[in-house]
Amino acid sequence: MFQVFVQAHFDAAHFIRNYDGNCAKLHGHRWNVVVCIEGRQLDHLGMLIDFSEVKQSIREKLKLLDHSLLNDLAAFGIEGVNPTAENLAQQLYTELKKDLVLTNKRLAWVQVNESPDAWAIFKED
Ligand SMILES: Nc1nc2c(c(=O)[nH]1)N=C([C@H](O)[C@H](O)COP(=O)(O)OP(=O)(O)OP(=O)(O)O)CN2
Ligand SMILES: [Zn+2]
Repeated sequence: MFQVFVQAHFDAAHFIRNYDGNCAKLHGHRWNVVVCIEGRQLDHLGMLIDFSEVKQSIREKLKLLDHSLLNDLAAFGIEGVNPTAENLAQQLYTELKKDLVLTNKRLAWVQVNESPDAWAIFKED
């Protein structure tokens, strides 16, 4: 089994609605995103998936988030769906899965770090 990892980052502000503490106030993070793709079969070049294909897809998705107020985005405008690391990881997983050509491989998980010390991972059951 092979696993390929690609990471990228974006800067964005957010606040956590109904949070009892400082995170309810507007603040920003340099968010780091790691994507893991796994599979058993390499192509004729010896690649599971070309890093550049994954990078391009992540960059396209993160461009929509970069320097934004995440709470303003449609995905997080709904009451009860806060722009947490968990919800961002799930949202990016869903978007990347639509985009990537995943023949003979699967999107294993997406990790979103709020800081080097704290992160969430979304993967399917
Ligand atoms: N499970 C989650 N918990 C928290 C999230 C989250 O997305 N998922 N988010 C926050 C806040 O956004 C906050 O900005 C981060 O909090 P924290 O890691 O505590 O960061 P601090 O810099 O405030 O804490 P230090 O003590 O200075 O490390 C909260 N929780
Ligand atoms: Zn925060």
